[in-house]
Amino acid sequence: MPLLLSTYKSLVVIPRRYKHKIPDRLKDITKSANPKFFDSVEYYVHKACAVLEDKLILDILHKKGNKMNECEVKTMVQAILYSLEHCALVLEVTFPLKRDNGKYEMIKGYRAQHSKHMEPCKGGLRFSADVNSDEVRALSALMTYKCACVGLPFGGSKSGIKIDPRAYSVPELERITRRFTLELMKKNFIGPNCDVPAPDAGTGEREMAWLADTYWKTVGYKDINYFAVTTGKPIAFGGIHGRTPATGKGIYYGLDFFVNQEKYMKKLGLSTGLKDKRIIIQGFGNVGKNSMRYLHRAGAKVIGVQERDGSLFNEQGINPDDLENHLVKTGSVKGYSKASKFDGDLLTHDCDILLPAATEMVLTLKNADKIKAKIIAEGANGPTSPAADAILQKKGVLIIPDFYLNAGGVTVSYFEWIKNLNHVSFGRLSLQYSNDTNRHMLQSIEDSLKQKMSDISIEPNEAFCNRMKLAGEENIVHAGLHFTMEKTAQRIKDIVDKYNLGLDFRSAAYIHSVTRIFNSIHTAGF
Ligand SMILES: NC(=O)C1=CN([C@@H]2O[C@H](COP(=O)(O)OP(=O)(O)OC[C@H]3O[C@@H](n4cnc5c(N)ncnc54)[C@H](O)[C@@H]3O)[C@@H](O)[C@H]2O)C=CC1
Ligand SMILES: O=C(O)CCC(=O)C(=O)O
Repeated sequence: MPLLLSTYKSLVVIPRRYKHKIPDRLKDITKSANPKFFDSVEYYVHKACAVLEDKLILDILHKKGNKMNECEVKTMVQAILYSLEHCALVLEVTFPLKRDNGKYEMIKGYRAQHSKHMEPCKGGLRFSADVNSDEVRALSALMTYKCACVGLPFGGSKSGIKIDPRAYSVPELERITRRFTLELMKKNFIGPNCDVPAPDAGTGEREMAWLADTYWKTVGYKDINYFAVTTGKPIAFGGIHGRTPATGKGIYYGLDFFVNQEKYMKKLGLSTGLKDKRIIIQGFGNVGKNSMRYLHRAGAKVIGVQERDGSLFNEQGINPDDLENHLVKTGSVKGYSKASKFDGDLLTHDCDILLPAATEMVLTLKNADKIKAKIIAEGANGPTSPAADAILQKKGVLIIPDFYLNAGGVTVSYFEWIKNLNHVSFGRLSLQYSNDTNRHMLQSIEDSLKQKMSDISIEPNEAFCNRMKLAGEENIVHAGLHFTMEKTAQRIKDIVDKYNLGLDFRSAAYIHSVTRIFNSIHTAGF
C-alpha cells in the first residue's frame, strides 16, 4: 500500500518500496501473554519504523547534493534503524552488604546504556525486588526515545538494584547506594559527561544525595562540575526547585493538551477539558501522587486509587493531600475513611481516564479486553504490553504513551543538569534586572501619556505584580516544563494527522523520536 502523507497544502503519495521488516522473533508479540519488556519496546520501535523508513530513504535520496545511489541510501538507513535494536552497554555488578544484624548478603545491580548517540546518557536508578537485566535494558531504551521525544541532548540509560527498599534500614540503603556508585565509577558508568542517574521507583532525593556525595568525595573533587553527576538532588545539595513533582506535573500538562482536542474527544464520546473527568490511578508514589494533585486542582475527580496493599474508591473523588496525610500517618492507603475499600480489580472499573503510575506490564492480554477507560495515560514506564496495545487500539482507546507523558521528570532533570554546569540558579542574574525593566517600561508609558493627558497614573495590575514577585527558579522551571510538554504534544498530534495514524499516538511519538535520533546519527556519521 502506498504511504499517504498529508501536508498543509496537498496529499503526497510515497510508494512503499522498501518495507521495513519487523524481525520474525517479534512477529507474534501481539499475541503473547508474557512478552519480554525489552522485546516490547523494540516491537513498538519497529512498528514506527515500518511507517517511517520510506520517508527517511526518500528524504536523503532527494536531498540536494546527495551522492549516494538508492541501494546505498537504503542500506545505510536500514543499518541505522536496526542499530536501535541493541543496547550499547550493560553493566551487571554484585557486591556484599553487611546487614545491621551482622549477617552478609550479596546485592545485584545493573546499569544499561541503550544509546550513546548523544552523551551523557540519562536515566533513573530504581530499587525493586523485580529488577533484572531485561527490565533495565528496556527502561534504558525508553529513556533514549523519551529524551529524543522532548528534545533533550542525552542518550538513554537506566539502573536498577535488586532489593525491596522496604526490607532495609536507612544505613543499609546508604551503604548499598554508595557501594553501587563506586562500582559505576570503576567502569566509567557515571559522571557529569558520560552518564547521569536520577530518581526512579523506590528512590528519591536522599539516594541522589548519597550518589553525588560518593562521587564528589572520591574522584569528583577534581571535577568542578561534580554536582552535575546526578539530578533529582535535594535543593541544599545542588538540586532544582520542582524536580520531585515534575513527572506528575508533566503528566498533567500532557493530559490537559490531549483532552482539549475536540476532534479526539468527540471520537471517544467525551467532553473536552479535565473538569469532572473520572480518573483511576494505579500507584500512589511520586508519579501517582503528584499527577493526582495537579489533576484534582484542574477539577478532575480521581475516583479510585490502587496501591500494592489495597484499593480505594469514591465516586465523588478522593482528595490527594488528605490521602497523603493518611499514608504518612499510617504507612498505608488502607483504612482511609473518606473512600471505601475496593475489592475487585480497579484497573478494569468504569472511568474516563486510567492512569497506571506504578510499574510495567500491568495492561496485558489478560485484562485489556475488560478495560473500560476511554483514555490510558501511561504515567509508569511500559505499563502496556503489545498485545494489550493492539486490543485497546481496536477498542478505540486513546493511549498517551509513557515515554512522552512521563518525560516531565527528565525534562526538569535536564534543567538541573544545566543549572549545575552553569553554577548559577535560573533567574539569579536576570530577575531583578527584568523586574526593573518592566517598571521602567510602565513609567515610560505613563510619562508619554502624561504629555497628552495630565491626570494619569499607570499601575501594574495584580496579575502583573504577582508575575514579577513570583519569578523565581520554580516558576521558570514550570514554564519550561509546560512549554516542552505542550510543544511535543503538538508535534505528536501533527504526526498522527500527517501519517493518518488514527488513535495510534504511540507510533506517532516513536516516529518523532526515531526521526530525531536518526538525524543525529546520520549527521554525525555512522
Ligand atoms: N520518579 C520519576 O520521576 C519517574 C518515574 N517514572 C515511572 O513511574 C512509575 C512509578 O515511579 P515512582 O512513582 O517514582 O515510584 P514510587 O516508588 O515513588 O511509587 C510507586 C508506587 O506504586 C506502588 N506499586 C508498585 N507496584 C504496584 C502494583 N502492582 N499495584 C499497585 N501499586 C503498586 C508502590 O507501592 C508505590 O507506592 C515507574 O514505572 C517509574 O519508572 C517515570 C518517569 C519519571
Ligand atoms: O530524570 C531523569 O533523568 C530520569 C527519570 C527516569 O528515570 C524516567 O523518566 O524514567
